[in-house]
Amino acid sequence: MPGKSPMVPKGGDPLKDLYATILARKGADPETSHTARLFSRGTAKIAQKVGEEAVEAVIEAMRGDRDKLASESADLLYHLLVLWADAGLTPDDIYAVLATRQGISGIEEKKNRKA
Ligand SMILES: N=c1c2ncn([C@@H]3O[C@H](COP(=O)(O)OP(=O)(O)OP(=O)(O)O)[C@@H](O)[C@H]3O)c2ncn1[C@@H]1O[C@H](COP(=O)(O)O)[C@@H](O)[C@H]1O
Repeated sequence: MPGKSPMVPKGGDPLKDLYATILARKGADPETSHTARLFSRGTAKIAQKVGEEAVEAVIEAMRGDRDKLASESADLLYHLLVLWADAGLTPDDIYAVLATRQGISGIEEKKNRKA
């Protein structure tokens, strides 16, 4: 695509593929990359976008519009990945947290958080 940096090759995990593309945009031209523009605007702006996209997803869920919920969910995941990259977190860091919770009821896990 004219003006676009190439996508990072696919590795089988869509979130990791997108994350790799996002990382590759660090230091890219904010005029041609939305991700580079977000990084240049800083953590507060990235966090704000995550909040906005989450609210938009919730609105579409409450409206019962599945197509728009899917679209807003993709926006939310993209912006969340940018937030992770900005914070130095990787998808593997989050997957590791999820793995520690596997097989544990959410109710049990919440009790342990308070302990
Ligand atoms: N998945 C996405 C993705 N989802 C949403 N968006 C962009 O997020 C923006 C959301 O628009 P908004 O008006 O809400 O936000 P904004 O432009 O920051 O405006 P303000 O909040 O400041 O008003 C749009 O420009 C969307 O295109 C995305 N931009 C990029 N990606 C992925 O990231 C890759 C790299 O993109 P670039 O960094 O642009 O090359 C792309 O190939 C995609 O795979």
